[in-house]
Amino acid sequence: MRTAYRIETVRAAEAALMAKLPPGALMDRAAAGLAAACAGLLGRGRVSGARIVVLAGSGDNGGDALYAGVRLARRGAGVTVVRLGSRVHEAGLAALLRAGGRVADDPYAALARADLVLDGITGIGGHGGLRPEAVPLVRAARESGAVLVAVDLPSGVAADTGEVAGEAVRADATVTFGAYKPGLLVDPAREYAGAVRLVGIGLELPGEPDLEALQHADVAGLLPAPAAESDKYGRGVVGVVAGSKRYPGAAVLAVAGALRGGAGAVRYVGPARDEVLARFPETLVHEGPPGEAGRVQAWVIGPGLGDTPGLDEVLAAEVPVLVDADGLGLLDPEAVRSRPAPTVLTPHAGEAAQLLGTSRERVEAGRLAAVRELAARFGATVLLKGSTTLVAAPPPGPGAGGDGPASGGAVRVNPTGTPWLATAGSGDVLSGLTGSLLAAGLAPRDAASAGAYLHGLAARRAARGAPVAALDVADALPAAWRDVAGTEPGD
Ligand SMILES: NC(=O)C1=CN([C@@H]2O[C@H](COP(=O)(O)OP(=O)(O)OC[C@H]3O[C@@H](n4cnc5c(N)ncnc54)[C@H](O)[C@@H]3O)[C@@H](O)[C@H]2O)[C@@H](O)CC1
Ligand SMILES: [K+]
Repeated sequence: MRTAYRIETVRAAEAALMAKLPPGALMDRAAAGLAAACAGLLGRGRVSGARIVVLAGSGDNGGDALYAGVRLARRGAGVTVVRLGSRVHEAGLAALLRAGGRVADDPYAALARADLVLDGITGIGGHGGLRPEAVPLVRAARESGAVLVAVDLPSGVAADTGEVAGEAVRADATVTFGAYKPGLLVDPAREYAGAVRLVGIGLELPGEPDLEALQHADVAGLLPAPAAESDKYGRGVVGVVAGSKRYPGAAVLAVAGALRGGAGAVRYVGPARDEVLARFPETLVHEGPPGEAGRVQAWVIGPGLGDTPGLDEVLAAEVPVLVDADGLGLLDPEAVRSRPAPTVLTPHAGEAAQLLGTSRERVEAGRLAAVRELAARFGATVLLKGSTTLVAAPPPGPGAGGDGPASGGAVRVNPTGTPWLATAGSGDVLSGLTGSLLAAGLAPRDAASAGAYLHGLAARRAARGAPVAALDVADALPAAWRDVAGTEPGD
C-alpha cells in the first residue's frame, strides 16, 4: 500500500521527531537523500563537473535544496544559487558558499547551462501558487534541457489537494520526504511531479492515511476466490440493468465486465437481451422490471439506460447497488442516503459536476474535494473516474451506506490508470466489473478500488501502446486478474 498524508499530519510527525533529535538532523537526512537521488539522476561518475542550479526559496524547502547542494559541491559539482524571495535559509547558504558554491550573477545564464536544477522554492509551506517573479525562472529551468528535480513537492502545487493554481514547476522527478503528500498522487498536481521518490527520514505516521493507493498485493488480498463447494449464489449473482434500444452496446459491455468480476452469474434486465445473448450466452436474461428478475446479491444500473424506468425499484432493494452513467442523472440524494444497503456511484468528472451543481473544470481541478463532497452528500461510496480515479467512502451516517471509519476513511487513488482508457464504453465495463465484485461480497470501497485497479491493468495489457476498444479491456480482465492474484492460466 502506498500512503499519503496531509501537511498537518506530516508537520506533527516532524515536530515529534525533531524534539528527539539534535537540531538540523532532519534537514540533514532530507538533504542526504536528495543529493543521492540527484547523483543517481545525473548518472554514474557525472556528479563531478556537473552544473547544478539551486532555486532557493525563503523556507526550509530551500534549506533542503541548499544542503543537498553542499553535498553535491563536495563531490565536485559546480553549484550556483538563485535566490528567490528576500531571504533564504542563511545557514544552508553559508554552508554552500563554504563548499565552493556561489550565488548566480545572471540567473538565466546559469539556468541555460545547467545539467540539473533543484526546485527548492516552496514545499509544504507554500501557498497560493508560484509568485510572479518565480515564473520566468521556472520557465527558463524547464526550457534549459536540464533535469528538473522538485524538492519535496513541485513548487506551486497544493500538497493537500493536488490543485494547481496558475503555473507550477513541471518536474522530471520529485524527491519527497517522510511521506507522500496527497498532491503527489492526485491529478492535476501528480502530473507535475514526474517520477516520485520517497526518502525516509524516520517519521512516525498515524495508522490511517489521508490517501492510499492499493498495490498488487493489496488487491490480491481482496479478490474473491470460489470455495470448492460454492454454487452460483455462493459466489454472488449480479443484476445488470443497462442498455436501451438506442444503446444496446452498453448492456453488452456492462455484462462483459460483470462476467469477469467474480460473481457466479450475471442477470441482465433490459431491452438488449438479444445483443447480450448473442455475445454472452451464459447470461440470465429478463425483460420485465428488475424486481421480478429473481435473486441478486448486487445491482448495477445505468450504462446506456436512457430514461428506462427501474431505478426506484433497484434502489429499494436491500442489496448493494452501483449507479452509473444515465442512472446518475436521475439520482435524488435523499433516496440514496436512506437506502438500507450500500450504494456505489461511478461518475466521470462531467457527471460529478452535474451531481454537485458545479462545472466539470472545477471538479477536475479539485478532484479530492469533489469525491469527498459527493460521498458525504449522497451517503454513498463514490468512484470518480479520470486519469487518477479516486474512491471515497461516505462518512458514517444513518443507513448502511458507510463501510469506512470516522471521516469515511482514506480516499483511495488508483495507480493503474492509463489514457487509453478514455474510450467509449470502458466505463460500462468498469460498472459491470465493480458490481460483480460487490455481488461476490467485497465491501463497497474495496469493490470500487479493486474494480478500478483491474480495469486499469486490463486496459494497459490490452493497449500495449496502441488504441483499445472497451471490449478489448473486458477481454483482458482475466489476464489482469491472474497478474494480480499471482495465479497461472492452469490454476
Ligand atoms: N520541518 C522539518 O523538520 C523538515 C522540513 N523539511 C522541508 O521543509 C519544507 C517546509 O519548510 P517550511 O515550513 O519552511 O516551508 P516552505 O519552505 O515550503 O515554504 C515556506 C516559505 O516560503 C514562503 N512562501 C509561501 N508561499 C510562497 C509562494 N507561493 N511563493 C514563494 N514563497 C512562498 C513563505 O513565506 C515561507 O518563507 C518541507 O517541504 C521540506 O522540504 C525537510 O527538511 C524535512 C524536515
Ligand atoms: K519544491
